[in-house]
Amino acid sequence: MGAALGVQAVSVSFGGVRALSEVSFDVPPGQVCGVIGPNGAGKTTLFDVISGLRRPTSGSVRVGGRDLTGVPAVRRARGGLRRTFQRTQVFGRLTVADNVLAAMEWRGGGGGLLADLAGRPARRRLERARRERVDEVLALCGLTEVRDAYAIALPVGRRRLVELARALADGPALLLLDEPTSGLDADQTARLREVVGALDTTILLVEHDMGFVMGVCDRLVVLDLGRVIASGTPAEIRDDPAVRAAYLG
Ligand SMILES: Nc1ncnc2c1ncn2[C@@H]1O[C@H](COP(=O)(O)OP(=O)(O)OP(=O)(O)O)[C@@H](O)[C@H]1O
Repeated sequence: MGAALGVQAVSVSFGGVRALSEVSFDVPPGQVCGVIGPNGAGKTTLFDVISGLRRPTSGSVRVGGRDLTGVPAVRRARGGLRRTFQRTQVFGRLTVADNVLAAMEWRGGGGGLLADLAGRPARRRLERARRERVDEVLALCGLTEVRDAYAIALPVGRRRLVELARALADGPALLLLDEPTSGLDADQTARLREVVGALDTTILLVEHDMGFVMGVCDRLVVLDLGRVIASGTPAEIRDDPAVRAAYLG
């Protein structure tokens, strides 16, 4: 099986500024890959290109073998791409379980007109399958005990997990996590690290908390001034002289 994510020679220019220069890397299925680099390195720009918010000046992005380079952000979900944001996006007035269920229905997980045409028994089966998937995802994210709580009543760490559960609901090919630990305390960060580490979903994340990055990622890609200056396992990256130089200036 090929890479879950393939970034090939992606460049982005803003006028005279080259935010990304010929950035290439692959993420194999099931791996967690972190993108790190000093301020202004191009991390946000790279995320925007992969999620479709910005079109690269040149280069391509493939998810699950499919070229998504020209596909608008709203349609990338069909290519199996999900993203979470720095500010949590959950429905406060829904329960935790209904938040996850809504994520499936919103993405048209096989219900709607087709299920109506197929008749009510089929619809009930589908409903049951969905409920089972909700329970499975809640268990994966350590949310079973709060499944019936309103999302608004949860502390931010738990809400972050609800957002993660929503993104996982229909088995994404690739999940992008944008600064997943922002706003979390040490305990919440440790819990998120445990949950993310146990998933078998392919994940690309941008994160400033180096402890979290080093603990949860299988591989790291290091950007500096728009270029990949190193990639490898956390241990390799920690000992890389070019990375040390970039961070220490
Ligand atoms: N819309 C824009 N117009 C012009 N220049 C931009 C724009 N967006 C980003 N840049 C420039 O592109 C470069 C990369 O920025 P980017 O935000 O991707 O870096 P980053 O690694 O995410 O930084 P940070 O860690 O500070 O969030 C920077 O030099 C930045 O000033």
